[in-house]
Amino acid sequence: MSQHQAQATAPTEAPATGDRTAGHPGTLIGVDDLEPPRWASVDEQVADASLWQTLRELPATAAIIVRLSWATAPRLTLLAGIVQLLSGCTTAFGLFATANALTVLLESGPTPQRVIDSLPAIAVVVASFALRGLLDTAVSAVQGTLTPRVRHAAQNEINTAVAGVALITWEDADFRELARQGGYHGVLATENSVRNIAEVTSSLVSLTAAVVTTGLLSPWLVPVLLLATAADAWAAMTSAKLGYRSFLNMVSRRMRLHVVENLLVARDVAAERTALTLHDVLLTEHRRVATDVTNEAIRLEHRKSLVRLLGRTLSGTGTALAYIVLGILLYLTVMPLGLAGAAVMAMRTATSALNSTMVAINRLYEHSFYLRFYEKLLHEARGHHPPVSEITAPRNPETIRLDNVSFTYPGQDQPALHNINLTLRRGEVIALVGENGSGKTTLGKILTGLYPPTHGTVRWDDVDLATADTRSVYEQIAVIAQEPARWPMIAGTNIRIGRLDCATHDAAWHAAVSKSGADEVLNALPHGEKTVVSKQFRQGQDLSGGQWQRIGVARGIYRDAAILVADEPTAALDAKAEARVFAGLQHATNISRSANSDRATRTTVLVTHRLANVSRADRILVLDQGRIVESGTHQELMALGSHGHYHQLYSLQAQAYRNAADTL
Ligand SMILES: Nc1ncnc2c1ncn2[C@@H]1O[C@H](COP(=O)(O)OP(=O)(O)OP(=O)(O)O)[C@@H](O)[C@H]1O
Repeated sequence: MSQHQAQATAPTEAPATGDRTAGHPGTLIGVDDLEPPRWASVDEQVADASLWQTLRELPATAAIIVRLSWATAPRLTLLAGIVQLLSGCTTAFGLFATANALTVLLESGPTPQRVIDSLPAIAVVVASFALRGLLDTAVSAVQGTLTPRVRHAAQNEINTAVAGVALITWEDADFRELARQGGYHGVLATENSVRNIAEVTSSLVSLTAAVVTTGLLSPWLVPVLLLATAADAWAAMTSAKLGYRSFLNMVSRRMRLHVVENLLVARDVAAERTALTLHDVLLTEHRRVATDVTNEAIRLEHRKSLVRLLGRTLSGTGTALAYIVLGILLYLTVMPLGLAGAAVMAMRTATSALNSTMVAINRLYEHSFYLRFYEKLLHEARGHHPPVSEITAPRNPETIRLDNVSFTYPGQDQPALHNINLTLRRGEVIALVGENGSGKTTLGKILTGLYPPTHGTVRWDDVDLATADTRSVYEQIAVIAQEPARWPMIAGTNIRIGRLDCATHDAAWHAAVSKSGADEVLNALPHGEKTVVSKQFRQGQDLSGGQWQRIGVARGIYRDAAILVADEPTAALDAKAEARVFAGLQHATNISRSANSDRATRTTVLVTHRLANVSRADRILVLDQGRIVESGTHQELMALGSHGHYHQLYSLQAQAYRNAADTL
C-alpha cells in the first residue's frame, strides 16, 4: 500500500460518524497528489539557489520596490530616503559622541574633574538622542504615508494586468492559482518590503558607524565582530529559505485545503452539502490534509530552531572571541582602559546594529521570494493580454465566416471542434443543436471572438478576428450564458450592466424586459428594479433559477449588440416564459432595437435542446462530436428522414410529448 493510500484509508482523526472518504481509492477529490502549479516548480530552482546567489539578487528586489515607490510618489520616496539616512547618521553621530564622552570619563585623573570635562561631550550625546527621536517620528510619519500608497499602486498594477488577460487564460488552473497567490502574498510583500528597505538603510548606517568606531579603537576587534554577524546572517537566511521551500512543497496541499474550505462554507452547494450529509466527509478530508500541513509546519519550525541554534552558537562564539581579544589588548596594554570602555560600548552597538541589519535583510530576503509572485504574475498576465491592434472589427458585420476552424481547450488532447466551415449572415437566426458535449457552446465562443481558434480563421466581413482589436470585437457581441452571471447588485443594474452608459428607461429597456419576461420578475420584487439581488448583502434577496435566467436574457437583449449568442436561454424557464423568450429573441433579430441604434438587424445564434423552439430558425446546424454534421431549415432536415441526426432528435422529443399526452 502506498503512503498516500495509507493516509487516505487511515485518516488521522476519523470522526465517530464514519469516514466516507476512507473507502475511496485516494481521497475525496479522487487523486491524492494534485500536480503543483508550473510556477512552483520554476520557483524550486530559486529556493535551491545558493545564499550568495540570492544575496546578489537583493539589490534587484530593492530596485523593484524603489521603482514602484518612485512611480507612485517620487517626492515622498525621496523624503523617505532622506529622513531614513538622516536618522541613521544621527545614530552614528550619537555613537561617536558617546564614545567620546566615555573616553573622557574613563581617562586618568580626579573623578570630579573628569565629570566636568565630559559635560560638553554628554550634552552632545543628549542632543543627538533628542534629534534621533525627532527623526524617528518623521520616519514613521513618512513611512505611514508612503507604504499604503505603494500597496495601493501594487494592487492596482496587478488588478490592471489580470483584468486585461484574454478569456482563454482563465482556462489555465496554474494561472488562476498564481493570480490568487500573487494577488495576496505578492502585494503584501511589496508593502512589507518598503518598510524593510527603510530598516536596512538606517541599520546599515548605524552598523557602519559602529564598525568604524570599533575599528578606530582597535582594528583587531572588527574581524571577530564580523564573524559573529556572518553566523547570524547564515542562520537567518537558511531559515527563510527553509520556509519558502516548505511553502512550495505545500502548494498543492494548500490548494486542496482551499477547495475543501470553500465547499464547507459555499452557499451555492449548501443545499446539496446538507441533503447529501457531506459535512463529515468534508471535515474528514479537511482534517486529513490539515494534518499534513500542520506536521509540515511543525517539522519546519524544528528545522528552523536547529539552524537558529547553530547560528546563535557560532555568533556567541564570535562575540566571546571579540571580548577575549579586548581582554588580551588590555592585558598587553596595547589599549588604555579609557578607550576599552568606549570599545565595549561600540562593540555592543555594533552587535545590536548587526542584529537589526540582519533581521531587516532577512525580512527583505523572505519577502523577495513573494515579490517574485508579484513580478511573475505581472509578467504572465501581461503576456496573456490580447495583442494591441489598430484594426477594428466592423460594426454590425454583414457576414461571420469560419474557415477550417478547429479548437482544443488548453491542456486537453481532444479537440472540441473539428474543421468547421460556416458562414452566418446578418439578420439570420441560427440554431445550434446536438447532444451534450457536441461543441455548441464552444462554437458560440469562437464565432464571437471570445476564444481564438487553435486552427483556421474567423472573419467578420473581411477582418480576421485574430488581427482585430479585441475590445472592438467585444463591443459588438452579447452573450446570454447557460448560467447567467448573478451580479451582486440591484436588479436593474443586473440588466443594464452591458450598457451602463445608456439612459435608464429608454425603448431598449422596455423591449428587453418585456421580451425576456424580466418585467414580471421586477414587478414581484419588493423594491422593483432597485432590489439588491445578492445574499452577500444583509438587505439582499436571491432570485429563483428561472428568474435569474429572465434577467440574463433581458441583459443580452438590452446590450443591443450586433451578434447575440443565447446559450440555452430557457433551460430554467416555465413553458409560457420559454415561448415568450423565443418569440422575443426571434423578434429582436429583425427589428431596430433602440431609437438611437444604427443597426437594422442583428445576427442571433441560439443554442438549445428544446427543438420545438428552433423550427422557426432560419438555419439549424447539427453538431456531433465537434463537427457540423447537418445544416438546413427544420423542413429540410426533417426531410432527410429517420437516418438524419436532427430527425432522430426531434422525433424523440416529439414522441415523448405524444406518449405523455396518450397517458392522460
Ligand atoms: N473549459 C473546458 N475545458 C476543457 N474541455 C472543455 C471545456 N468546456 C467544454 N469542454 C469539452 O469540450 C467539448 C464541447 O463542450 P461544449 O460545452 O461546447 O458542448 P455543448 O454542446 O455546449 O454541451 P451541452 O449541450 O452539454 O451544453 C466537450 O467534450 C467538453 O467536455
